[in-house]
Amino acid sequence: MSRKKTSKSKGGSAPATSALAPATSALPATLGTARPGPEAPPNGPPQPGRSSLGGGSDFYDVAFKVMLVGDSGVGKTCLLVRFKDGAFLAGTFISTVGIDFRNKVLDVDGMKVKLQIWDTAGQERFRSVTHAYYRDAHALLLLYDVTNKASFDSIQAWLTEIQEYAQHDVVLMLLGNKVDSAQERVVKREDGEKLAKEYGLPFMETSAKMGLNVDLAFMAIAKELKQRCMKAPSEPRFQLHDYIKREGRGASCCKP
Ligand SMILES: Nc1nc2c(ncn2[C@@H]2O[C@H](COP(=O)(O)OP(=O)(O)OP(=O)(O)O)[C@@H](O)[C@H]2O)c(=O)[nH]1
Ligand SMILES: [Mg+2]
Repeated sequence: MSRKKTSKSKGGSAPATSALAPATSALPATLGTARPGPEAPPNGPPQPGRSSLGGGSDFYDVAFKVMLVGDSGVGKTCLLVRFKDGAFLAGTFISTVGIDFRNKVLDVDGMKVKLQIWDTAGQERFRSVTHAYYRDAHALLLLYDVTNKASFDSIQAWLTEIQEYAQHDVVLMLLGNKVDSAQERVVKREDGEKLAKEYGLPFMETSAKMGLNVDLAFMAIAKELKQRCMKAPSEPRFQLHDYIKREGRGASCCKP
């Protein structure tokens, strides 16, 4: 995980070094090897199967790219570490430098779906690095911090950037993170719901610290992407909004 130690503030002077090969090496959705591949998934035709993306040895049927975006400090890296390792990065805030990615394979209704999750740096100065990765993303998780009004106010600007750089059919989900910090909350749930409704986005509040709704967010994305690229005609359409409304848990579950 390429991360530069910075002080609590958003400062930090590391050069924009991307820890990984440039975006051109990012692959469109990739099919696994063991089972007949589906028709072309969103954002480009499937590539001949490979045992894994990014060098891992996991077996998968289909793979997608998911990107985490949002202001610096909202919890993108922590959300990813919670999802990948089931742990919370407590202690000093270490801002992401450039971009990084982790892989995880999910079992979605018997299908192995690999998510290659790109963790972007929220700091303004890395924005040009982030821009290069949008076009390969099949899904974006757009985060704000419920204890930081500015991060919520930035969402409109993020949506404009997504409109400009990401695929038109990218799956987009809005997440209000750090909902465990009830005392410091300054953005009401209703505010998040209202904004999400305005843009027709699925919305949840999460806590990377407590693990609230984190797995659910990634599973919902995986189900949506899988069904877009391999839904059998007879299969009922997966309803992403309904799914997270039904399965999502409220902040009250965060009470220690
Ligand atoms: N209470 C609480 N703190 C959190 C949560 N998620 C992240 N944090 C804290 O918020 C700070 C920033 O988290 P990161 O995940 O590094 O933020 P980021 O969005 O990756 O920031 P950049 O890499 O600079 O874009 C860290 O000190 C984390 O410990 C959460 O769910 N609850
Ligand atoms: Mg980070």
